[in-house]
Amino acid sequence: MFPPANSEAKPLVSLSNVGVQRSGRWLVRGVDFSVSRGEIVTLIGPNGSGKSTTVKTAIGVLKPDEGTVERADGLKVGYVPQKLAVDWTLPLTVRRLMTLTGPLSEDDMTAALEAVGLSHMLGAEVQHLSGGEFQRALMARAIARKPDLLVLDEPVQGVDFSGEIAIYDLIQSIRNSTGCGILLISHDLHVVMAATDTVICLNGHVCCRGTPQAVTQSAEYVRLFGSRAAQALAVYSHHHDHTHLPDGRVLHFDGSVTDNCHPDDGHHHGHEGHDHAHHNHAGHSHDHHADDHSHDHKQPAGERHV
Ligand SMILES: Nc1ncnc2c1ncn2[C@@H]1O[C@H](COP(=O)(O)OP(=O)(O)OP(=O)(O)O)[C@@H](O)[C@H]1O
Repeated sequence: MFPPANSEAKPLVSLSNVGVQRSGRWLVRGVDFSVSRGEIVTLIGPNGSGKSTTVKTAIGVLKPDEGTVERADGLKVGYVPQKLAVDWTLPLTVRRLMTLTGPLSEDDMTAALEAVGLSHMLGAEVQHLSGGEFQRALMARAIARKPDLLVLDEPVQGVDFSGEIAIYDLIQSIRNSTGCGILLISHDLHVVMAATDTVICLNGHVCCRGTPQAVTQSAEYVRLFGSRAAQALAVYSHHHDHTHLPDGRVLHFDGSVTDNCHPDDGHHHGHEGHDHAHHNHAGHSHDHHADDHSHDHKQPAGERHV
């Protein structure tokens, strides 16, 4: 088994004060984080908060308009995008999907499909795959070229709860067996993969970051979802001091409204270094909507709120 994330090693990718601007609007700004070999970093945030933009900037698909992105020399990236531009009217087999963007040896293709449990489906039509099988096929495609960094944009979309657990198990086993770094975007604002080392919550900037709180100790959660779910999923509890209004402006805790949301705009009160108590709320319901980003939950110690 690959050792846990090594914070001493040079990161595979490192973002420093990154901002991306389009049509005079900052899509993201002031984004700082890194992913090291063997580390799992999960980005969460409401729709339109800049998760895909951040990931694309991290892997070099987009160039930052501000700040820097450093990637390790010769970094090999395996990327599973949120959407795949495929003409679904044309027949496409799993074999063809695997080689769409470049040649692949038979051995590497077989090994990748075996790793995701799809080796028996080489000749299957992609259109006929279930949501979970399709995500696995995309993952096989990404791991076949043995990446140093695996980037997954919402890998559990269109997958049911037990499929979600199975995919998180798979991601963890890929990390354990290959030692690659993993950067993933979660569609859920609170429940993340338990093996995540760092959760980064984005909302145009890094709102907060921390470790997910393991839910394995919660008898209530285990009763509701089973012990396998508790091993695969964890709750990330957090609190924000501002609300993103539907028109894109930001309502701050002091009642002021600004066009943008940036850590240095003078409206954010820092919580850095506060000793917040852990608060297990597995199984609770949350009122965390895309346009209302506030909670009254306490958060794990060490999270940074800006
Ligand atoms: N090329 C572009 N030009 C202008 N605006 C853009 C462009 N690309 C993305 N955006 C906008 O930037 C914001 C962030 O988009 P992004 O796709 O990064 O968000 P996201 O957090 O991944 O969203 P989702 O959860 O819905 O996938 C959105 O408001 C989007 O409309």
